[in-house]
Amino acid sequence: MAMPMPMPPPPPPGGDTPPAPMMMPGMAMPMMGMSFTWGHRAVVLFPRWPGDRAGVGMYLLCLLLVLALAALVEALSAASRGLELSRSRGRQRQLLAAGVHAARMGLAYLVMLAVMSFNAGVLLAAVAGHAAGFLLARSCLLGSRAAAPEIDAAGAASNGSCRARAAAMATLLLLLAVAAAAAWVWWGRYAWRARAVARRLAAQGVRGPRPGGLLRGCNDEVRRRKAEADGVAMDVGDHDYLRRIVPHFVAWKEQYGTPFLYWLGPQPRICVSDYDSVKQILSNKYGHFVKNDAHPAIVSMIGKGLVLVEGADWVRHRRVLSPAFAMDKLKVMTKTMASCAECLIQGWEDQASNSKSIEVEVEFSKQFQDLTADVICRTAFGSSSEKGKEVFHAQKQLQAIAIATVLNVQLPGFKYVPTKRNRCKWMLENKLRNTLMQIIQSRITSEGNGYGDDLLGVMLDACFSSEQGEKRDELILHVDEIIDECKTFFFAGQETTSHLLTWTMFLLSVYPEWQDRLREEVLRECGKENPNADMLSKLKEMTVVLLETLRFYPPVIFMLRKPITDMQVGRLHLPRGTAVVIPIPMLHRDKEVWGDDADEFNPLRFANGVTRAAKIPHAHLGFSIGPRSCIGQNFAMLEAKLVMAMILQKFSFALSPKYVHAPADLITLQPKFGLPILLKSLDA
Ligand code: HEM
Repeated sequence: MAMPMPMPPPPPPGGDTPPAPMMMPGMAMPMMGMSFTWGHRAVVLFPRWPGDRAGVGMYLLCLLLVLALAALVEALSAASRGLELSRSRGRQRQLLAAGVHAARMGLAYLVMLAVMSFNAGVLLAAVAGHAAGFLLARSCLLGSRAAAPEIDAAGAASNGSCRARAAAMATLLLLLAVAAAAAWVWWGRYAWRARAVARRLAAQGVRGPRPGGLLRGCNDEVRRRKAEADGVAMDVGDHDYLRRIVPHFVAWKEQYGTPFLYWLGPQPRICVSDYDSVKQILSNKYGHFVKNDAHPAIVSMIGKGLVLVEGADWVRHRRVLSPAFAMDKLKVMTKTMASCAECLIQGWEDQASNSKSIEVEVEFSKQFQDLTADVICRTAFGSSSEKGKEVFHAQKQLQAIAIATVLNVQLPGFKYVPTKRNRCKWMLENKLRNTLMQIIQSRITSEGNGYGDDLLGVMLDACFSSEQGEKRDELILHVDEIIDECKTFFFAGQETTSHLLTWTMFLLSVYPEWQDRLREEVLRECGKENPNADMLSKLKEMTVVLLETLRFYPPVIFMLRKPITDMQVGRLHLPRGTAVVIPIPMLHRDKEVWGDDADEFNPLRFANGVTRAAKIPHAHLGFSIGPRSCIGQNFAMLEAKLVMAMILQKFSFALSPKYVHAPADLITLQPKFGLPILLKSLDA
């Protein structure tokens, strides 16, 4: 059992929580109060910035900005004074003076608006900025005037503007120095804490590769090993792909045992691959283990929706969204899923009838991505597939950015630097947001009672019914949260299910005897008509094949958590904040749990149910376990069963000779070079 160390446990999800702040739909933050408060949850100058979702780092950046603005007000004030003192009264000089004065007033108003966030830290930053600016700029300028009142007119003019420039320069330098010092202190504290964590773990006998430096960590080794293994073809019958997708993990486990400690830049991570610890971590109901801070590129791609929110927010989101995944709702969706699959299958049939050969080659990986995109679009968002395609296109490009940067060390504030990649990311984020807004807008303006009972309808109801006071606080969602949830569900609902389908097609091609068994079952239970939910529930062999596929090729490769307080996990005292990595494919091949045939494809191990397939009941982690397990698992299984059944009714299939077996870690587990399949119509 997970034992909290020194701190009392936080309230369980759904338990007693502090009273909810006053909220309005469309606002991501509580309404502004009229008395000063402490803490980093403030909204300053810009909507949702730094907001209740950003960390302390962003808040510090915000304070630095306020400090800089206040100091600049003083610098401009000094410059203005310098211009006043100048005896020259040319038109240009007057215009310049007016411009400087306008800029000073603009900045002064900005500082005032920032202080109106009623955050005490912001007030202090503003006062400190004014003081620093005054000290360097104003006092320097006025001091020199007082000391030399006798200087002549021309001298005063040039001296005044010269002093003003010097004062502005000095203020800028001061600000740079403050920024550098803040970054240094922040980074140093971070690194110091990380090393202290590593020392505590080392004292408990946890070993691992040496850290390679703050900015590099062991990235170089990870990158080198991955680059060597990446895309290397394997034998089609060889399913032991761990050395290809996580070569570093396999090597470190062999060298240091489990758990082992490794570094991602300044962050120590502990890789846990024994089931007892994993169960303790994932089943914890009291919120002691939260998701590790996601990489900014991943947040842009999937949004801060249900997958990433924590605490009371997670409880609220999960409560609002769960009804959309009730079995009776899913059953109704089967028809829509079938019509999406029909379009695709019709395309293959046309291709087959136009082809001279009895077989046609189809690249399934891409086709399944389009299909699952269409399904989630139509079932969850009731939206046109055109709009859905735009969303997926933007998410795919963001995914490419995430793949390229996910191993990079995150420097604080770097995501705000306008590099080429960041600008591209911002552009895609905007596009994604605009398209989602259009989808939401068209639902709001569509005629009919209510907003519908699909996922989008449920979310809009939770947003707008609250305006009329019909909702309790724990059932309210805000517009920004709906947009984030749309991103999450567009991605989660499409990417993973398409890989499940792809790997199932692959395995049924490699094991034709299982393909025949499933076809027999489908024809027996459903005949040749489109299966409905009741028919699908009778496909037992199909279920075991899908479960074994998820065990063999789990689309989600890693889960990351961190304890919010010191925790005892197994024999380990995990210090607060240590990132814990759970590698699903490695656990799914554990011979002590799954038996000696863990590396073999054997769907019959699930014949007596998923909890009896291994020596322990919670061994299958494809959809995770515990309170944060997949909300869409029934949706995914229903869709996968339906699509596979419809394909098996019409076609037999085999791997194309062009297929190259190279499972790859591209955020999710995918066949790196796609899945070309030879399809043969059963009626031919
Ligand atoms: C074969 C398909 C799928 C697989 C293998 C899968 C796997 C997973 C896993 C392993 C998690 C836990 C992640 C973690 O804790 O870090 C998860 C969570 C989640 N999945 Fe899925 N998923 C699939 C399909 C879907 C679908 C179709 C949807 C939505 C339509 C969905 C939505 C979600 C959401 C929202 C969460 C977060 C739940 C929470 O934290 O409360 N997934 N999924």
